[in-house]
Amino acid sequence: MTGVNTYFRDVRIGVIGGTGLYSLDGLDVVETVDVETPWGRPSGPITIAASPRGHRIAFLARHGPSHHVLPSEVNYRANIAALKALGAQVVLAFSAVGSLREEIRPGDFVLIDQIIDRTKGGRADSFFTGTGVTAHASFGEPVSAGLRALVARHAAAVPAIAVHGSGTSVCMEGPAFSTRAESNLYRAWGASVINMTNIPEAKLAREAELTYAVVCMATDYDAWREAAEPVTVAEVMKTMKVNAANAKALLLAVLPDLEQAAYADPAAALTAPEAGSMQYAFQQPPEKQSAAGRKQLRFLFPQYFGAAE
Ligand SMILES: CSC[C@H]1O[C@H](OP(=O)(O)O)[C@H](O)[C@@H]1O
Ligand SMILES: Nc1ncnc2[nH]cnc12
Repeated sequence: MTGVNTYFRDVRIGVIGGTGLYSLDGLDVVETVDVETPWGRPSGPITIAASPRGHRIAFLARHGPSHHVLPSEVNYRANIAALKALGAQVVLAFSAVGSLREEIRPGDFVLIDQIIDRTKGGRADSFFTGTGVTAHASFGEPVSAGLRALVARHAAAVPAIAVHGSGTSVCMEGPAFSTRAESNLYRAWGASVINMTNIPEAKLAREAELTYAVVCMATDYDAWREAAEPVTVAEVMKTMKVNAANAKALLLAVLPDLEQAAYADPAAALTAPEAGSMQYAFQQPPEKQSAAGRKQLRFLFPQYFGAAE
């Protein structure tokens, strides 16, 4: 399928669940949608739920509903394109992370504001690759400060955890976890947490002009602590049982404000920095861009690639 988006539902808020977070609770599911994008299919069907205030929220499990997709093999482009196709303007993602700091305890949440890319170059990380259309998104601030602040305002809704308002994540390739030497290197770089999915998800969200933030949920102390065993999947999943319940509670607390920002006032400050942010990112004049590429990109950006042919 190229070009035309037939999936639009005006669902302005998207939620991406990571390891241990495969569904939303407390909201009525109204529809499940299988989306096909010009970049392929997302990790699974997207569930659309209605909030008690009547607004719609889209939910997608990053690794699929039964966690069958490895972090390196997630079709991040399809995931982001599918949420945008449904109408998403804001995406709040969740990710299980290892802690690189004593003070970030397993069970704590971190609203990261920076990312270090340690993926190995094999992940499709741009919607423009292969389209014959050149564009460069601004990525110095990789997540939305407004969305982080909005989530932070509701931290008290989950008294069992500490919510750290900022931090730097390392996104490693995986799937094996880090060696102790790597873990210590990332600590020396000043990083706070480590995971395997922030890149390219955050990059693609920025290209798609989505207001994006990711709640990093600490599950373990990675491999740097000499006195402890390095992280295992069993440890991650054990902590995620509690983290998932806290994540759902946090989301329910955040939603009224988020819905206000996304639905009641479309020109709100929350989405303003990202909305339209790609308009000056293109190098070629439209007539020099590939017609096939323009058609493909129309699915995501009808406003930039809609009219020329
Ligand atoms: C199963 S532990 C490693 C796995 O957990 C995290 O997933 P996500 O970010 O989707 O919550 C981490 O990034 C790895 O993919
Ligand atoms: N220690 C770790 N390293 C990478 N990804 C993770 N996800 C959860 N814990 C992790």
